[in-house]
Amino acid sequence: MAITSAFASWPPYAWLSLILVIPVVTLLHDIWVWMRMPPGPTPLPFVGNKFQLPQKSPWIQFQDWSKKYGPIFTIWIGRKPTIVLSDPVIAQELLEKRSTKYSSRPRMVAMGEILWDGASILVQPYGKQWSTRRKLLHQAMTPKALKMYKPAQTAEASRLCQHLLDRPADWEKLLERYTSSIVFSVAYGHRIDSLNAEVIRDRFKFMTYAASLNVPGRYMVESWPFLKYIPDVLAPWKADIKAHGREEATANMALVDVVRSDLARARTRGDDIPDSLCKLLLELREKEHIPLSDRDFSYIPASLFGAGSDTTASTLCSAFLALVTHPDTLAAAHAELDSVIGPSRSPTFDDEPHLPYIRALAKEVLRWRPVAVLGGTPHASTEDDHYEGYYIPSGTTILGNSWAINLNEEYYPNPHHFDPTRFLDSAMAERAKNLTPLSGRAHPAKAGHSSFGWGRRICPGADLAANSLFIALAKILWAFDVAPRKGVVYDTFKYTEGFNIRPQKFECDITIRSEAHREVLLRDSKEAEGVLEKFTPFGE
Ligand code: HEM
Repeated sequence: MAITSAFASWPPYAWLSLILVIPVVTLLHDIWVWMRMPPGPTPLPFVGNKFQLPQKSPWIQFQDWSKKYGPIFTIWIGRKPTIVLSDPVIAQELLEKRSTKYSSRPRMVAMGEILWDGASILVQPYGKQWSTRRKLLHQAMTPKALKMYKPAQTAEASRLCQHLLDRPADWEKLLERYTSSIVFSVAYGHRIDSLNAEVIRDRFKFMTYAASLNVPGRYMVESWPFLKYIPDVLAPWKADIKAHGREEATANMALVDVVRSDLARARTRGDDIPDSLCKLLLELREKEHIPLSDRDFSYIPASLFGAGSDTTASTLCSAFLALVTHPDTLAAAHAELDSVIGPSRSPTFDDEPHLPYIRALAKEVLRWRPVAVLGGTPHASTEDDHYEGYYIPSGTTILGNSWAINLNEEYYPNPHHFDPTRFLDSAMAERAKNLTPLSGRAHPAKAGHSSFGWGRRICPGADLAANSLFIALAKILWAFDVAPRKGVVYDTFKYTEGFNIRPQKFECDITIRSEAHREVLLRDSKEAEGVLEKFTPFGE
């Protein structure tokens, strides 16, 4: 009471000074931080670089800025600093060597906290909750588990070729069906025969809604997180997000129930169901305590679709664009496949060690047009740090600009030229010996590119994705000519916008290479039916 009356007795000039002091102190604090952080385009007070950020393809502007400000620079989104990395060595030094400090995610209140209530691994902060989920996910991605998925991946790749034979003009949708079916088989032991399957339509609906929440400036709660505690009746926007969250959670739990019933039925019959992440987790849960509610548990297999289907399909779309714009690579791939495999059978995973050019081609696509163009979900730091004399405060968002990193000519001379030979074992070994700047230094990552991210948050599905890419490309290239269509002008920079990118729609000619190849494909697709029989499809 005494304090209130003391304030009330303040003269107007004292009030005015107080109102001015708060923003001035805040601004001085921001300037102090800004001066010590890596350089970058000059921000405006309180709004940061908002007016300099491009509406489209920010990765290209970021690459230009890296040439002006250096391979580590800062941009400000409002009062929040974001560091953008454009060199693989710096990305490795911060995100991998100092991973205890750089493995969190920036707070995404509307999407991560209100919609998903902290259940999704993709945006979860670094800590116990995240590591519990990550360990469970890893159990389904061990080398042994990956081997178990190969027959289904091979069968799906044969089915993809059969579909391309029948409906070549639909190639993009056919690639999407292929990757969706693999992800659903791995997650739940059920295949996808059509993109019109209800589960797929649901997944796309959930993903579109989640992405719509993540538009900068759309929700004040991102700047003022305390607003998430306003009761739902007073905040219809929040009630709406929560209703969508409940719908998604119900759908995720229903998918787990499908596998639970599959298991129960198989036990009564005395047979088995296909191995899947969900089956493995349910069996584990019977043996040991998993500290997750049913709802949180259901988000683990569900996360696979959002993270793994579109990314793999988009990479295959980029491969088609690379093939039609670089015909010499198609010729080189055909030469290898003809000499190692011949026309009387199609390639399998057993042939992988003998198909170095196809393996290299899959890697070069990941480098040439990285689908997760800004490194996927950003990292965030959880401790203050210093790097090369610069200050990086705790809570900084870190973006690995995969576009700038993978197309950095210090590591990849003539970077926009699609050239699989960069990834032949001999070329990689040679580069590792000759560290000559500006003529191809060795990239520090074992894979030779950074398209799967870094450190503790590195993509857990990378090997599964690499297998899906290899077997699809090996079989498609073995069977078909993928050629430019007469009169079409191709632009290798014409890509979609967004979190994950893919080439904008284009047409090309996909034709079977010979009658012998066609016969083999027909035989393969019969065999594939036998393998996929166990993976009953989700219906339309
Ligand atoms: C070509 C295909 C793929 C690409 C390019 C890709 C790329 C990425 C990238 C860049 C990240 C962020 C890494 C980081 O924060 O440093 C990521 C995260 C993730 N990916 Fe993938 N991914 C692909 C396929 C898959 C597949 C097939 C799965 C699952 C089966 C998957 C599951 C995940 C998950 C669960 C995360 C989040 C990990 C975490 O936050 O701890 N991805 N991916």
